[in-house]
Amino acid sequence: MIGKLNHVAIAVPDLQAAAAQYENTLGATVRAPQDEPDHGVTVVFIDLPNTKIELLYPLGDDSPINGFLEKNPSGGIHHMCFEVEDIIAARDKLKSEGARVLGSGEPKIGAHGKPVLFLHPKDFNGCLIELEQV
Ligand SMILES: C[C@@H](C(=O)O)C(=O)SCCNC(=O)CCNC(=O)[C@H](O)C(C)(C)COP(=O)(O)OP(=O)(O)OC[C@H]1O[C@@H](n2cnc3c(N)ncnc32)[C@H](O)[C@@H]1OP(=O)(O)O
Ligand SMILES: [Co+2]
Repeated sequence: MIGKLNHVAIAVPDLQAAAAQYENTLGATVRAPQDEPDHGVTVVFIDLPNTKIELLYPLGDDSPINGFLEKNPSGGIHHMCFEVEDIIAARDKLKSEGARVLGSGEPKIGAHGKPVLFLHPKDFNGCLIELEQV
């Protein structure tokens, strides 16, 4: 069901510093910051040859990453995003097997303009999973 690794997301305490580090120290191709108000985050995408890194910084008071950054003040790997062909079919299969789909359960439009859903980290070995329909 899951396909390519679309991105690995890292929550960071200083978005500008993290983006500069990937660009200057690690020599990566870093895109401009992008506000995602529907998701409560500002993102910076970094293009790698085989996948992307998504730097995450809270946007607004009720950002879903506030708690994570409180627990991990120097930042940390926040989620992995896998591509799926049919996000509704994927959601229904996962729900029927007992996995918790976060939020309303309806896909939201993600940072690439495509539908996304999140799965509870406690149901996947402590790893928050994002699914993106491609
Ligand atoms: C723009 C878009 C895109 O790419 O297109 C994005 O990625 S938006 C990316 C941001 N959006 C999201 O993350 C949306 C989905 N996330 C959520 O609904 C939430 O963040 C939850 C995953 C439910 C966590 O909620 P909350 O921060 O309130 O924490 P909580 O206290 O309820 O956490 C319950 C337990 O899960 C753990 N926990 C929390 N966040 C975690 C994470 N990212 N990875 C692994 N474990 C995590 C906590 O440490 C705690 O464990 P213990 O009890 O053992 O201490
Ligand atoms: Co993401």
